[in-house]
Amino acid sequence: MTTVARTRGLTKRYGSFTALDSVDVSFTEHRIYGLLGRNGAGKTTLMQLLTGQLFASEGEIEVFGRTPVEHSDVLRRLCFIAESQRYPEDFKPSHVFKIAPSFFEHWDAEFAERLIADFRLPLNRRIKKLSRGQLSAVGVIVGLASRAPVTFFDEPYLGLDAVARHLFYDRLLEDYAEHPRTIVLSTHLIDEVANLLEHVVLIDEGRIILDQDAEELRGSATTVAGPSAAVEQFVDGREVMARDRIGGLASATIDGRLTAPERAEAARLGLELAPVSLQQLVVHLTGGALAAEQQKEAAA
Ligand SMILES: Nc1ncnc2c1ncn2[C@@H]1O[C@H](COP(=O)(O)OP(=O)(O)OP(=O)(O)O)[C@@H](O)[C@H]1O
Repeated sequence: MTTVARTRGLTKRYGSFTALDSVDVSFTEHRIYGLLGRNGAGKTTLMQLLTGQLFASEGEIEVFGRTPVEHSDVLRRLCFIAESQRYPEDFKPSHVFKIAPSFFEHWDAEFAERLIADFRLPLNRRIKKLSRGQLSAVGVIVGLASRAPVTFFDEPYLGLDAVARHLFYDRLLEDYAEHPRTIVLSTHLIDEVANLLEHVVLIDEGRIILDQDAEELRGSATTVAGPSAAVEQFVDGREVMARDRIGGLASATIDGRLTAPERAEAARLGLELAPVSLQQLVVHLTGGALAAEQQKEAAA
């Protein structure tokens, strides 16, 4: 698989604060990546560095084999949709879609029109008068219709309602199937996008703590659910990553795959087994003391 972007020892400091700490990561063509992590983890910083909007303090960045800040031809193959995109005063969505083809060589105007209708976006209203969700829709449409070989969506759907968010996921998948490209999606709505992701990169306090194929990750832990006493009996002596309890029912997530005899034992105890959710994994890996505390409370 061809690597389209990669970093080596990438570090970004703001004064004495290190926002990204010696990050080695690569993105290959034709994959959908989830860039996950808690608030302030460094996701936006990484995307800004990869798209030439920031200078690194240390380390290397290569996008299509070159340094993005110095090569405008590289930047023309990238699209970065920021959480709160700013537009010139008095701009209307119609202006954005008119100038978009000059930024993106693969811009598909027909696709953009279909999306504008799907999202019911008022084209001739000033952007500053748009609702929060409509403003996000402008970014989502630009990101999809740009068909940029590498597209970064940084929390693109602030304010988008559930219907609009699912429209985004559906259109993204449909279009990606016909026009494969590299998509990097940063989000906190992990469960919503979990099925979309092919690869997960998890950042915590400026460091990459997980960089793994999403399918492998789904099989890496199991959630056991059923009557509390049976769940506790089954997980006794194992490492429990997450626990939940409602009344007499409980669920617990345990590390690793289960063997056939273990599955049979779970069935005998009347327990249900399900693959771990990506959100549970992320909470476990980045939750630190808080998550551990919550686990203890749930087990008590
Ligand atoms: N210009 C700046 N000056 C000082 N600190 C900064 C600056 N920009 C970002 N930071 C800090 O760098 C860290 C990483 O920020 P970043 O925006 O990359 O996080 P994020 O993972 O995108 O978070 P969120 O999920 O909340 O959007 C944060 O602690 C942030 O406060």
